[in-house]
Amino acid sequence: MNIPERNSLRERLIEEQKRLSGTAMTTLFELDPDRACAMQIQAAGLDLDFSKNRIDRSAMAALVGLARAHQLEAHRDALFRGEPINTTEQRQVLHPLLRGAIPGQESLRAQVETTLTRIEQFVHGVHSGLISGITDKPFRTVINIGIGGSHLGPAMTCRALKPYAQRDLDVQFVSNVDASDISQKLRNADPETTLFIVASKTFTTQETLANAHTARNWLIEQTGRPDAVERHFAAISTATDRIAQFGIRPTHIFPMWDWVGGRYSIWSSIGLPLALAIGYELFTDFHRGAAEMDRHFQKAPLEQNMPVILALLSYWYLRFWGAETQALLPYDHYLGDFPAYVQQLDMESNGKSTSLQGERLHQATSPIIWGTEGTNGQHSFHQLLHQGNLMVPVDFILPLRSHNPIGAHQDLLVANCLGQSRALMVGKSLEEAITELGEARMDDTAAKSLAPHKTMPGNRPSNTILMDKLTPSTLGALIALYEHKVFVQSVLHKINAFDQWGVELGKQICTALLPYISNEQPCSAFDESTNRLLNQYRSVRNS
Ligand SMILES: O=P(O)(O)OC[C@H]1O[C@](O)(CO)[C@@H](O)[C@@H]1O
Repeated sequence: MNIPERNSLRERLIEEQKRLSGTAMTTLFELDPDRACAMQIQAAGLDLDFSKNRIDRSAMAALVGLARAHQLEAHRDALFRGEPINTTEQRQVLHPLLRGAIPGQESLRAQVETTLTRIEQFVHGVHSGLISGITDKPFRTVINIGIGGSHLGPAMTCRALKPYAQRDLDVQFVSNVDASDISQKLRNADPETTLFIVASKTFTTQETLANAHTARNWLIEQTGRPDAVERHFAAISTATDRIAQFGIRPTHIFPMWDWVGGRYSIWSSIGLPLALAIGYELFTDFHRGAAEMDRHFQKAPLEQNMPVILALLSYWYLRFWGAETQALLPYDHYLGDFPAYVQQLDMESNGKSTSLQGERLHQATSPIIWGTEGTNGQHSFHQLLHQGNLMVPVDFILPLRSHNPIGAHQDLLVANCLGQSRALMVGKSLEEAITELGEARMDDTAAKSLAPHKTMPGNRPSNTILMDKLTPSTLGALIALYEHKVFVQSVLHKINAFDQWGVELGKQICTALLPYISNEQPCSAFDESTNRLLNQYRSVRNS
């Protein structure tokens, strides 16, 4: 631990921030004509432009120095050596092993290989109709039942890779315990041709079990055959014994391991819906893209390391500029669920307040991640990005080739994306607004009074991540990029990115509340507010 060095780099970064807060980004481009060239990185089919940031070479060097003072390389190497870096749960963190990026670990690797082979056989079986329902009709619908990491990864990737999907297999998702979610899916499902996948690392998650039992009851009721469960259900979990009790046949049970965190589990059996959607061969391409990003993260110098640079910038804005939120704006309809996916990845990993050493931390350790697909956001919250007094750093993600090259749509999409990042950077001055209004023939007084409303401060930072096309491989690389970015941030904040104790208290209180809901007597066990709200529900429920 090099605490004095870290403290002096922090002080230097405070000074760098002060200096840069008075410098326009456009000036930074003038001062450093090479900037656009210098501030770009290519890796694993992705191209990052980070030149539109409130940073210059000197501040970036200090940030990289800070990463070194935090022994980032040693932490990264410990991850790739498979050390038990999830210290609060005494677990290894081996999701890169699932894509072949961790050497050794022979026995775990053998288990992974066996499981992947079983996934491959299952996928081919379903596609060929050899694995079918009780009336021997091939499956046409797959409904994945899971939540959190057992939902967001499969759902996001299936949407992202829709252009590669098998036409005759519709993969759907149920996650919410709200019955409106599952009932809508069941309403349109054909019991003879529907396969349910129950995905739960623990197989104890309340929402998933409630939905799984509802689906099971529906299937038995519709077919009149309790034995239908055996053929119409598959499951994924670390708790294979609990799955067996549910009535699922062993060939339909896929293991996962406690060394894969839920939000890092798309590479494991949790990816089965994706493998069914796009086929096993493309599923391996998806792994290959991620493995390429793993190699880049391991080998590239920190200054040219894509996940490291993204993490340093995110840290820079959170810690030194007070930017508590960061937006993720994919300019691709198929990537519409990517912000929600990264929300869990970043916020469940790094939303912490205790350091690895057990000290109480007082500063924010994860930005709030939000966003939606471009161009929809432009007609909604981009107003705040451009004129609000909050600075929101943005990551734009832009595949250059469309899967649907129709007319001028892609030209428009690309122009919109690049137009937004430039507008955020250059803004519009009062003089420019007045001139513009004058040119639009507005009289001088009216122009002067309207112009302040039309100015934009500019200097709003953004990264742009390009890729040739959204493919299984580039999607894999993109996900691995953000996984490693989150890991680097956790090293800088000195926290464990791989536990999530914060979600437990709400679950415990929910369990404690449940018996009072069906009680005869009004509830007085909790605080006055909770008692009153719960009793309101009791009176509606029992009326
Ligand atoms: O896969 P499981 O065990 O059902 O858990 C689902 C999700 O619940 C969480 O544990 C949070 O409650 C996530 O970390 C996880 O992805």
